[in-house]
Amino acid sequence: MPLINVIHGESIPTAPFTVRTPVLRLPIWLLVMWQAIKAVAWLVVTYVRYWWATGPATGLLWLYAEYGWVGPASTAGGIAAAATGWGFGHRPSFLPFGWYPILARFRRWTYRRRWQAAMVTAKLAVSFDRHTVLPILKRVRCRPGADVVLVRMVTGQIPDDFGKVAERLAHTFGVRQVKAMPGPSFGTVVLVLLRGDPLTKTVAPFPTTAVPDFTALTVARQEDGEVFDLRLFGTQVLVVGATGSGKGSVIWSIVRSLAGGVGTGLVKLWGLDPKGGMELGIGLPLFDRFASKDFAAMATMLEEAAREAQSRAARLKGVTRQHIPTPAEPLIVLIIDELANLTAYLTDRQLKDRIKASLGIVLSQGRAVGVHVVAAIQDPRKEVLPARGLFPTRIALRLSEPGEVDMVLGDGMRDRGALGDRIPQTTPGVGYVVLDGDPTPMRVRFSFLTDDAIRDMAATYSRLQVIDGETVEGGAA
Ligand SMILES: Nc1ncnc2c1ncn2[C@@H]1O[C@H](COP(=O)(O)OP(=O)(O)OP(=O)(O)O)[C@@H](O)[C@H]1O
Repeated sequence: MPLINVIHGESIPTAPFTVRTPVLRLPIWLLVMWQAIKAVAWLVVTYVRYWWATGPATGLLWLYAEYGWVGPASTAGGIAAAATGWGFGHRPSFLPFGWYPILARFRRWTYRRRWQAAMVTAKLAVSFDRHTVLPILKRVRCRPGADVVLVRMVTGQIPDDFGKVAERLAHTFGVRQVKAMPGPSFGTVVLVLLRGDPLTKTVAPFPTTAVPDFTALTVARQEDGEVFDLRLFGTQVLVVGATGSGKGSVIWSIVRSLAGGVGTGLVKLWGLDPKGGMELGIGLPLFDRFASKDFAAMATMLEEAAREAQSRAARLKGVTRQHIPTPAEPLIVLIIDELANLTAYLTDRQLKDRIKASLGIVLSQGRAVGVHVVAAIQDPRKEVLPARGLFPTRIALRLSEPGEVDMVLGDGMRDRGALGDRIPQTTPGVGYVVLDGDPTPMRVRFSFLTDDAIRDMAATYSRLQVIDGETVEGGAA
């Protein structure tokens, strides 16, 4: 008979015990023997299943039988000493090959203990045909600050079902946060249970390179301890965050990663700081052009950038799909602090229209021809920034409302763990980004440059030529 109505998952009994009325009258010795066979079978299965515990235990017992207490004690002491030596001597190999596999066994046992209650209370247990079916905990792996749990979902479930109850699961398992992402095969989901937080401390600035890698600019640290590399080629970057969320640190982290190129003339930074130059003014000598007071000069800069993008696009059409910067035709990066001052709060209608039109051209045509925008804004609503959709790369720092997270990062991102509205005010520079090919957002912290560090950098790589439309005497060529 074909297997029909098969529903994958782990069944749990509907009642704590089941009473059956015996139909046959069996002699007591037969029943005792049957129970004894079952007990032996259970012991064998358990012994094999938990080999990692039963194997060493058997070895120690054998040593005790052969040599008395000295045997197991000296073996255990030797192993402990070797492990300690390994741990202190070569931590990078000890953690993944020595410590994490043992920790994973222990964690699997602790998750298993709470699994049934967690699945039922999170409404991930499914009732079907008078059965209750649970997702199956398949495998646990440990890595720095996180446990990665592979789960076989119940038929009909999708990874987003787990993402929606991630916070509930985090409380149940006693971890800081849970992220859910599709597993390696259909029907599986990977839960990442984050424990420690490597982002509580300020991140020091990363080293600059003479030739920046425009496909991977190191600007932040990820919550899994890795560095976060921002891709600038082929994109435009929007940074959204409430006041004091650290938008300045994102801008300066990006500028620092480009500074080597500024020094060699491979990169030209154009600064637009409509808040009067408070933020970008500290690093003034780094900018090739700069405007902070004159909105007409800002409109002119944007129009020039738009013209440059259009002429490069016309010239490179059919030749290449990615412009490669050279000192003769450098990468132009427009750094704009508080973009809303240009797109929403400007009262001069004519200027506003000029800015909107040229910004639209730069955003849509500049990304493949080396004319990029890195813009910061507090309010991500469409009324404030109609061109939001033209920024393929968006960074969400601390936001005022939960609804803003999906506005910035895309639909469903808050459910997948981007809790931008919950970032504490005490951790400026922390935010969420969406990584290439990863459907779940990553929490990161951008490096922090003090005012002195910015001044030092500016003195080292100085380029300034034009301020608010005026050419500066002695500016770099
Ligand atoms: N990455 C960071 N790491 C540690 N501290 C930071 C970081 N970024 C910012 N800060 C601290 O937070 C304060 C506020 O940051 P910042 O001025 O960059 O925020 P902002 O989002 O630009 O605010 P506003 O919109 O008001 O200009 C800074 O003075 C600094 O002390």
